[in-house]
Amino acid sequence: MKSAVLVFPGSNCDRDMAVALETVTGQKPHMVWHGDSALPDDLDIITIPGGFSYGDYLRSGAMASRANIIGSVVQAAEKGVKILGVCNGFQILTEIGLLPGALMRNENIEFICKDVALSVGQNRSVFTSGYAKDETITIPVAHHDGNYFADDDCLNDLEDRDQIAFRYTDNVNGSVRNIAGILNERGNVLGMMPHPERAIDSKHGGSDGLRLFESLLG
Ligand SMILES: NC(=O)CC[C@H](N)C(=O)O
Repeated sequence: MKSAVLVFPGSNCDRDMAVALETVTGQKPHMVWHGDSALPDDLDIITIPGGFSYGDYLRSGAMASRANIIGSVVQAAEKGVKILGVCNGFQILTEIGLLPGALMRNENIEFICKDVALSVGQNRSVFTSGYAKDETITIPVAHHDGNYFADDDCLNDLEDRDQIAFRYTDNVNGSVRNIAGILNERGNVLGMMPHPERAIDSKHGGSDGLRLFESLLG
């Protein structure tokens, strides 16, 4: 499986993502610099890692969404290539418009860094097939802008189309309807605030993130 990790100034989870991808695929991912305009050919998955791209200036993810490489990412998404955005990657995906809604400042205005329990909203996607629906898993979060918002019409559509991938069992950041991660309508783009790449080995304190990466192998 051919994979890539986008790297922006301020990304800080790109190496963790690379390790997770190599662990499950046996192949090193391509590390793609934000200033490039082309992606490697025939990618199966593009990941947008966590961090503080461009220092989170303007809004988290806003500047990264205008980077050179993004045009190719949008084209790949339209072709059906799998795109996984974690934390800052989720923020970037909403800023690009590949996923609906926005990530606002956490309700308590604090940076939250801890393990959280998630309920698996659906297991019919290429990202979630390794889980059972409604299973509770533990994955760490580390963010100040994780408070997901979308209007009621959008939220009802997300629910009706089974696009809610993960929900917090205890709402840590104020997200509407406890949303921690969503899919696009086609199911090839996932954005999530928790970090599955930080939970792929029991030595990390948990390995519930591993099945997300294994799901990608089909
Ligand atoms: N770990 C991360 O990706 C941090 C995301 C983001 N910049 C925030 O703090 O909200």
